[in-house]
Amino acid sequence: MRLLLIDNSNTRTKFTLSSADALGDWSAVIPTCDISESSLASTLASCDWDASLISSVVPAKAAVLEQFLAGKPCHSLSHRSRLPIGIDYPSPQQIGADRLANAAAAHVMFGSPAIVLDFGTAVTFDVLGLDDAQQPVYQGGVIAPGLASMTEGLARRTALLPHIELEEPTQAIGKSTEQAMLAGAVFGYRGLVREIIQQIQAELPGEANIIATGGDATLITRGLPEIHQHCPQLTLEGLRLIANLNL
Ligand SMILES: Nc1ncnc2c1ncn2[C@@H]1O[C@H](COP(=O)(O)OP(=O)(O)O)[C@@H](O)[C@H]1O
Ligand SMILES: CC(C)(COP(=O)(O)O)[C@@H](O)C(=O)NCCC(=O)O
Ligand SMILES: [K+]
Repeated sequence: MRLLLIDNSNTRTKFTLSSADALGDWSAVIPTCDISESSLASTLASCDWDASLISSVVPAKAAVLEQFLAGKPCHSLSHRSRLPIGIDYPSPQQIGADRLANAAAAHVMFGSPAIVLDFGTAVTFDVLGLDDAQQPVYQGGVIAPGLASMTEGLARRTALLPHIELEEPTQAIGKSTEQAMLAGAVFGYRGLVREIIQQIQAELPGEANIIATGGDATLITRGLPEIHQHCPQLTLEGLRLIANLNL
């Protein structure tokens, strides 16, 4: 079966064609704010698929995607989908679909217990534990501002602080406004991540696999040896695994 997998998150919407066994070579990205019937038609003009799976955390864009894909079987990922993991969470309908996809992929690809970090518009930390029968269970996690959300928010709320390009700082003691902001963003962010991992580990029995994904993962994980795996395609791999259970 030819699958079209879509990760509709707040900054970027990622598309890939996939078989049941492996992600394909074709992929595309549309800035989520630009998702429309016409941008979908032009991006997908050369694609053919038998069924699609959407993971969306942007309801207005999910509606555009579902309408565009309605001509063929299309599954929208939610807590009601069949998953390779259990869920131990009071209101599972609250959990972002991308978080479920990440957790599913982390368990199948790396094993539980696991902590999944997705460095996107927000940074999410999603925790997979094991139940009494040693089965994987989604436990919940942490949501914090994404790196760009933090720095853009700072630029927007101040008169004299500019938008900065995110890259590795050359030093902690900045010798300019930009250097000072970059050190604050990148070193500060690694500290945020390190502290949250430690707090989660204190509550999570056993040694957890710590896996990172998301647009800012390369920059942030460079200074975090605590993170065991960097898997840029984690969310899409999770969508492939979940498509096999629901389409
Ligand atoms: N090619 C790129 N286009 C846009 N953002 C990028 C790109 N490469 C890295 N980034 C960084 O990744 C962030 C978006 O990460 P992503 O995981 O796509 O977010 P989301 O999943 O929330 O849409 C941006 O805020 C930016 O800091
Ligand atoms: C936390 C998120 C914004 C992360 O999405 P992203 O940064 O990838 O766009 C998204 O998973 C979401 O909207 N979740 C719903 C609320 C929740 O998970 O509790
Ligand atoms: K994401």
